[in-house]
Amino acid sequence: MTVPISTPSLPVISLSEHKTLESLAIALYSACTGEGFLYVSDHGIPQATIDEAFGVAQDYFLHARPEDKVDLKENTGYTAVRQESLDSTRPSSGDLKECFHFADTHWLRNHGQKQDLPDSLEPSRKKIETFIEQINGVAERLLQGLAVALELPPDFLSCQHKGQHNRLRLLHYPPAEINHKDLDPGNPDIRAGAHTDYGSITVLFQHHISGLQVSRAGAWIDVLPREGCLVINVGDALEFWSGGLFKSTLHRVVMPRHQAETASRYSIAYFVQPDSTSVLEPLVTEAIGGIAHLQQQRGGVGRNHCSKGITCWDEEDQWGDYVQARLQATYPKKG
Ligand SMILES: O=C(O)CCC(=O)C(=O)O
Ligand SMILES: [Fe+2]
Repeated sequence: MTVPISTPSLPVISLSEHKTLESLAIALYSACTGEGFLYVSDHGIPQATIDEAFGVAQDYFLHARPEDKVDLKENTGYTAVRQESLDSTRPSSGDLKECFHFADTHWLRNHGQKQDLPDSLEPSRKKIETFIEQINGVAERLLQGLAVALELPPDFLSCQHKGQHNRLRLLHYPPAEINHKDLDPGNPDIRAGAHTDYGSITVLFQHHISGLQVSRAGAWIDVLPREGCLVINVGDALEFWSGGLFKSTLHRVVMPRHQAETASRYSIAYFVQPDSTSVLEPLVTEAIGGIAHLQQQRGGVGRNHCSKGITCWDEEDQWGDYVQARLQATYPKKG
């Protein structure tokens, strides 16, 4: 069943309504301990900037020549259709999507670096930089609110997110028929396989076309594009830091179910990810509910992460190791 556009399937938090971090923290606490997915309205990113970014994506994916589709190092550059399988727990012919990844321009500038771009994207460098700057502003406020929600100093999380691993991902899901013929009938095709995100939070911009779903109590719930809203979701790092209190929830993008979904689908995700050396140890104090209690309830945080398609990792592991393991699991077709 599709939830009508007027009924949000997730909590909606208006950033301008929450004048203090404490008030924002209360709202975020409720959303992140519940679904781990929420809409954010009144975020302050101008619609014109968002439209420009979608314009860049559409232009690139429509006109890119082979030399514009360069797969660069450190998870930047181009990923081809079927190259990535986000659901690493089952055999797959690869997701029916293509992507282009930008590193965080702010971090690069601070380190005297510049991302090499294919010729077709070079003229859009400034637009993308402006967009990333705007998203970083929203992310910073959310990380502060989340830190306060975990009874940590407000800048505790933002200090560990200097942008080294932040990535802006332009996504294009090519057109497909409602009665799409799977490449391998044993493994039905999917636009994006069920997965959790690896980092702390993801800021997602959906264009007009639906298909994103979030797992809720064994069912899949549509997360429809909502005018003026971003979608925010918790990733594995934040789930881990919060001792399992905040949920990094499975989500996926399904194949077209009706005529409107058969067109190209565009979305833009910004992955806010910890710096390489951030140690992923649970930080939640007893006051918030007690990690020991949560670990008991959920069979241990470590075991929880094993179910996400990676081998067990220690509580002392650094973020850099974790993200490498996840990328290796989801890019089987990378040379
Ligand atoms: O395209 C979307 O709506 C979601 C994409 C996503 O979940 C991802 O790239 O991690
Ligand atoms: Fe995702």
